[in-house]
Amino acid sequence: MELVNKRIAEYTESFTTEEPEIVKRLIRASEKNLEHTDMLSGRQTGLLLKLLVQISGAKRVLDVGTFTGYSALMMAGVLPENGELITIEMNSRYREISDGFFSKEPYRSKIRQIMGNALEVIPGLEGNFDLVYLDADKISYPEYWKMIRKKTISGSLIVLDNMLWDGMVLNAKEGKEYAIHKTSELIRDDDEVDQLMLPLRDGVTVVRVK
Ligand SMILES: C[S@@+](CC[C@H](N)C(=O)[O-])C[C@H]1O[C@@H](n2cnc3c(N)ncnc32)[C@H](O)[C@@H]1O
Repeated sequence: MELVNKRIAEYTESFTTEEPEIVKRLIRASEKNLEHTDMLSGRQTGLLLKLLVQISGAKRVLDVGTFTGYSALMMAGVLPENGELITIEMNSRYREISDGFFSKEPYRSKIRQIMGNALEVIPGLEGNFDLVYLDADKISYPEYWKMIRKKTISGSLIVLDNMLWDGMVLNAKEGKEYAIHKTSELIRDDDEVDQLMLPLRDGVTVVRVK
């Protein structure tokens, strides 16, 4: 399903600030080394994340689903000097690419990558997060939502990607689309948060804990 008219999507992207040079290099490295790069969050979601970090003054960020590091670089690039971004990835193939970027300053002192299953890693993380970006396996979104809520406090932001899942959430009965739809319902039924679902790319939901 075409969620946003193609020409409108291109037009809005053309009036969205380009990524910093290092992130453009990461995109090129991903395209050179991988057959598929459609998992990259993309310029508009990337800019949204960057702006949310800046506007909220977030110091501690959790990035669930690193892939090659696009969202991590976009957010870590605007964290304060004492800021920290933890990013979780289970596929070591992507690490070969992300490491080359995460090892450069100022990212080196801000980004901590944890390799492993995020479902097992998140409950063991200490402290709370000012901003969490969820972009890992969709079937587990309801579980992620519950564990992430335990790591957030008043004022925290949670951003979830792919919340429209190519429009399939409209008739969701099973599978990933049902898990995503269920997550939107869980968020809706949580009295302690405000949620805004944006028809941006594949659907982006922004949540703020009251
Ligand atoms: C859509 S991509 C993330 C894109 C990334 N945020 C970006 O901006 O480019 C999803 C990533 O989550 C990883 N992933 C999926 N399930 C996971 C899990 N249970 N634990 C850790 N990583 C997982 C996948 O290997 C994949 O790299």
